[in-house]
Amino acid sequence: MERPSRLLLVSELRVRNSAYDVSLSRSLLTWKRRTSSPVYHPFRPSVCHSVSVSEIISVREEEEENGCKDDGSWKKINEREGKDCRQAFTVLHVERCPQHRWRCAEVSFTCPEAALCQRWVTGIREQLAAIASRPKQLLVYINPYSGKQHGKHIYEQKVAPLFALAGVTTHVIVTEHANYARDHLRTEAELKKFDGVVCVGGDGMFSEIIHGLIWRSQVDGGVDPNCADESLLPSSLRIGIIPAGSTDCICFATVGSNDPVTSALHIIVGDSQPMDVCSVHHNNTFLRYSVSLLGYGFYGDVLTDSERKRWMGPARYDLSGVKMFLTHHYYEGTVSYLPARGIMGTPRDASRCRSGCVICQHNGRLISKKAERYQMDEETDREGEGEWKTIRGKFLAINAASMSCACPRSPKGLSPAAHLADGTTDLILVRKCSRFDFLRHLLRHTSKDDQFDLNFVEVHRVRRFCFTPRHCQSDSDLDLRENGKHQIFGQICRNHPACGCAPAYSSWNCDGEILTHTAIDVRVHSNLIKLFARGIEEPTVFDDLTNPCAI
Ligand SMILES: Nc1ncnc2c1ncn2[C@@H]1O[C@H](COP(=O)(O)OP(=O)(O)OP(=O)(O)O)[C@@H](O)[C@H]1O
Repeated sequence: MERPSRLLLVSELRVRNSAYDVSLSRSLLTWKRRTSSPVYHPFRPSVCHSVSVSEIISVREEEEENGCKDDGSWKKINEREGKDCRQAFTVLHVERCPQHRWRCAEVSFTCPEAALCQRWVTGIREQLAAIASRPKQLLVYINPYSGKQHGKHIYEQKVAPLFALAGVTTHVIVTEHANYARDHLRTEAELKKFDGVVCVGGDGMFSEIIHGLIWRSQVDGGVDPNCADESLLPSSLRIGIIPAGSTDCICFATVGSNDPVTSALHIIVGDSQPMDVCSVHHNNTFLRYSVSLLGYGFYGDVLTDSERKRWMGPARYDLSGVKMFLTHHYYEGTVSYLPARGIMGTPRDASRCRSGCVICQHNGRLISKKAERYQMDEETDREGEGEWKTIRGKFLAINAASMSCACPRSPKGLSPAAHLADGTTDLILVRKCSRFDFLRHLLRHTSKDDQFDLNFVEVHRVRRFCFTPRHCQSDSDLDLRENGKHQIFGQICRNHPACGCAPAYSSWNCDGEILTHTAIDVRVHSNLIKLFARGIEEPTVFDDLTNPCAI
């Protein structure tokens, strides 16, 4: 909390006809109702309010009709039978609502004279202009076919008016086909003109944006994206997500709600949430980037099956889930992984990744120190990284969760203690077990019980891992054509359960996209991208201490 000496402006102003002591510091705008009686009343409702300057959206002058400006947009203020020629200004600011939602609220202050009103408006605007993290120019991509095809409407009705209020200018592109935004970012987009990229759509659209931006950063920086051992260069542009898809898990995990207005406000105030990205390679050929879930076996099969039922809409995931549970396929293969050493936190502790997460900050620093040492002495770090571990077996599911993967349908997520930016991913291995046991494991994702506390489930926090399916251990170059043959064979068997022949391969579900190879090499790149978000906020008992009126 700042001292009174740091106050920039202090005046007696009126709010809804009551007198308030209003003050502005570099961090807070505070208004406290004047009381006629100095006696303390414990049951009198709170008369002191404050808003963080960083959460002020804009300030607007309000004048009387016969004031100096008459452009029709000025609000008439009728006070004391119109005798007073007072002037007023309105502060638009973030207001917190239940379930992590934000709204734009406003409060109007009436000043005794025009000059004072001007001083306040200028003072607040100067503070807002000094916030360097706020975006001024944004490149916006809208997928008109996301979710219920409301992307354009959501942007125009809910988001664009807020950007206009905050003085954020935009260049809007409505995508014409799949991968339009990715290819535009890779080649054409004049990125230097922008402070960030906004995607209006679902997780698939977000994936397009990160693929375009990360690729562009590597090519501009002379890094070969096909080389699995190269450290990737972070992108300088932050990404904002306006949720408009049928799956908006990334938005939910980084903001705490799937609400376009909340996301727009996080973008306007210039929030920043770093995020790890996994690169997925096959034989030193780049396949895809992943930020949430890489799943082989159960989750791969559910996605493959649901893609054939697209016409059903979101209900296809439930149907395919039930079908794949009953099918109960397991897959043989070898998983090798590099455990994350010396870090804070484990996949089974009670910590949750929240706004300002200390685990992400601690581990992020540790990993960047290691990366610096690696650049100075490659050999030293290779030894320091620790030893690879190898597990062979039959698995119902192999999942790598780079975030909790919580969503409105599964509030706990696949790995509740996974972190957005700690430089690791949680590798979850579900070995072959009975249907009943697998159901117990699945049900624990929605209950209080620990889904990892079962003897056929293990979880490891790792920095890198490789998977090789059994039948391609000697020939790791299983290509798409070959894979396709097995898939077709597998498909015949699935459709004819009587033959009892299980398919040899599943597919990898990479953030909702099916990978073209099963033998993969996955590496976590710590803090590779930044979002216009702040993680999920958790109100604490100490929150009130930031309010000077509470002390
Ligand atoms: N103009 C377009 N026409 C067709 N497809 C597009 C277009 N723009 C983007 N796409 C693709 O649409 C896919 C789905 O988009 P998005 O994730 O925004 O919506 P969604 O409703 O959440 O998707 P899903 O139904 O797959 O969950 C993305 O993979 C993206 O590449």
